[in-house]
Amino acid sequence: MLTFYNEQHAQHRGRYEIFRGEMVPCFEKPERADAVLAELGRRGLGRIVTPHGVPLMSLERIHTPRYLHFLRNAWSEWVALAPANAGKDAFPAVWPVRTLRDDIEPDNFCAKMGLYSIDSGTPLTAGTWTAAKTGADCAVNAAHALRLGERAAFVLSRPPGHHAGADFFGGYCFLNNAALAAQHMLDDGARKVAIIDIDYHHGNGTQSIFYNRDDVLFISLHADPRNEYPFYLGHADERGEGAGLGYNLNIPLPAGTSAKAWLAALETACIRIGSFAPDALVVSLGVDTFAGDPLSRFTLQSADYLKIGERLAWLNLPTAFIFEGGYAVKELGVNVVNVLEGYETAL
Ligand SMILES: NCCCCCC(=O)NO
Ligand SMILES: [Zn+2]
Repeated sequence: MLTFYNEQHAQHRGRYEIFRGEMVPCFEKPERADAVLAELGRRGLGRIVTPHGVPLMSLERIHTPRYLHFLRNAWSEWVALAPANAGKDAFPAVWPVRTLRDDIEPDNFCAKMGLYSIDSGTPLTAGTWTAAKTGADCAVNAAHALRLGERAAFVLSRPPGHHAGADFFGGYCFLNNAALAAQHMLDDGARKVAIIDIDYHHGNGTQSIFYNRDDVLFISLHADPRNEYPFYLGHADERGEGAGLGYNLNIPLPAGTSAKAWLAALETACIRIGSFAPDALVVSLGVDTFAGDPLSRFTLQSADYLKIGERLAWLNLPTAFIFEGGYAVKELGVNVVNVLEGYETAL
């Protein structure tokens, strides 16, 4: 399996995040990708390549030009406010919720961040744009490799992407790598693409991007949003709208979900993917479903990730795996590479 990786991911290193009302060290940190890279090396799963840079136009297939302009300039705007800001991470302060307007961009930078974000837990840093952009490079290059005949590719990128929408960041995500990969495959001639999001958290960004479309089937297995992030999307009654009605499937699961129950939900998802008959599959590969994950409350064990990879292989589709969540750093490499190895050895 071909892996796309760029060491520039380490440019995104938040100092702290606001978690349950407290400032805590960031869970989403460079050591996560380092751990997966090390395990890939130990397991010898295939070549690890650095992608070519893709033009901004590729990102504009998913993200709005106004949002990309904001992201690219955010750090310099933040530092221009006060030299001391260079030593702090930037966080949004005000959001345009109900009764407020979102058609006029405020001059105040922290208010403006609120226009382009959904939470206060995602620090924006000096290297965030660089890291996110090189992650998007990995995703688009991987999609292209599948179109050139690769059976499977792994995008080892951070920050993750599935909470990022067309014009907002949050949940540690800035650019939606899974959506970028799927859109590139469609632009490159695929007729239909399925995205399955197996991260513990609902992929609200990915859902919102394709919600009105029938060329992308989005399926997510995740913790019930009534008590887990992102809280405000991910319910079972969200089935798509307009042309997209019937092409969105959410499978919310309760705290404490066992591997057996989780794998049964995966089976439901795979059957739906089979009936959609896509030309390719994108997997938002989060492994925060692990029993030892500090943010989550499912109970999968490391060996279960081999079964996930195996089941996805049986779909017999060109597949791009996109690294998303997973914060138990000690076991992270094994859990991620178990999915990839399970996939590789299945057929
Ligand atoms: N700041 C609260 C948790 C954000 C979700 C992170 C994640 O793993 N999403 O998949
Ligand atoms: Zn997650």
